[in-house]
Parts: sequence; C-alpha cells; structure tokens
Amino acid sequence: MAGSNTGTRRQRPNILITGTPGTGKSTTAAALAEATNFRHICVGDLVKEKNLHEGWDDKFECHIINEDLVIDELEDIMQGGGIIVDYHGCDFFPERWFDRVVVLQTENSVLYDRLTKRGYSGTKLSNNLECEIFQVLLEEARDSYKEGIVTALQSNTVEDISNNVASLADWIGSLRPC
Ligand SMILES: Nc1ncnc2c1ncn2[C@@H]1O[C@H](COP(=O)(O)OP(=O)(O)O)[C@@H](O)[C@H]1O
Repeated sequence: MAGSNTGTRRQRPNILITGTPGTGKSTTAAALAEATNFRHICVGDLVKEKNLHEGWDDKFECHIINEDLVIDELEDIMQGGGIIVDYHGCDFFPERWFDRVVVLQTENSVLYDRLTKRGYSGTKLSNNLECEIFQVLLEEARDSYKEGIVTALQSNTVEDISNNVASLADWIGSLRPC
C-alpha cells in the first residue's frame, strides 16, 4: 500500500521531483502525470498564481517563497495521494507527504545550454551550475528524507525522460492493490 514509508493511509503515493532548475523536473513530472493520471503540481507556478511569496529577490531573480503558505495551500491536497510535486528545493516540505523523492541530475555542459537558452546569465547562471556541480539538491534530499525513498536519476537526453517516466510509472503500478 502506498504510504508504507510514512505510516500514512494514502491509497496512492505522492512523489516529489526535485533538482537544479533546468534538469527537467517539469517536463518529467508532466509526462509522469499523463502516464499515470496523477496530478502534477509545479510549486513555482503555484507560488506565482496564488501569491504565496514575499516579493521578488533582485539578487537571485526569483520570488521569495513563503514556505508556510505553500504548506498550508497543499496540506489537504497531499492527503489524498496521487500528487507529483515539482520544485527546486525539498527541505521545507513535511517529510510525511512523500513516498518517493526523485532528484534529477544533468551533466554540466548540457545544463549550461538549457539555462542559457532560458535566458539565465551572470550570477544566476553560475549559481545554478554550481548547485548542480556540488549536488546540493541530492544532499538536501538525503538530509530531509529516509534514504530508501530518495533516488537520483540522470536527465540528459529525451531518452532519459522516457526511461525515468517508465520506471516511476512501473513503481506506482507495483504499489496498486491487486
Ligand atoms: N532529459 C532531457 N533531455 C532533453 N531536454 C530536456 C531534458 N530535460 C529537460 N529538457 C529541456 O530543458 C528545458 C528545461 O526543462 P524543465 O522541465 O522546464 O526543467 P525544470 O523544471 O527542472 O526547470 C526544457 O526546454 C526541456 O524540454
């Protein structure tokens, strides 16, 4: 049964897809949601849509997320299971929300191309590349969740996306009651 890691009674698992910006979280989460009929929640979009922030950070060129508001917004939704959350951070979510935490990783030259295409430059570009080089999100995930539920997956090619989605969909299928 889903939720066995957390002691919850969810019929379907919740999955967190995290990683440095540009590693393919949204693309992977959307494809997995389509394959499984799960609901994809992109926390970055949610923060903008529902104003769950405290303004704009000029230095890092992003919204200053209000973590408490995000948790309040999602708490009830997460109880039902079947949610795929994507966000470039993972240490502030309640541990009990997730049955599986996936950290996407991308080779630096590939990530550089993706981020420059997205218009990142200067400090924002170098901060994100460093974040990937030093595996900041993998360490954050390992510090925040039980070892057995954290998986690092490569996300360099379109084939990687298909393989990652297929293996996560298989895992979800394997949890379904007979
Ligand atoms: N594994 C991959 N192979 C090829 N292109 C990818 C891959 N992952 C992401 N991309 C491309 O990189 C860009 C950023 O992907 P996105 O899913 O928005 O990343 P994130 O949500 O982690 O910021 C998109 O143009 C997407 O199509």
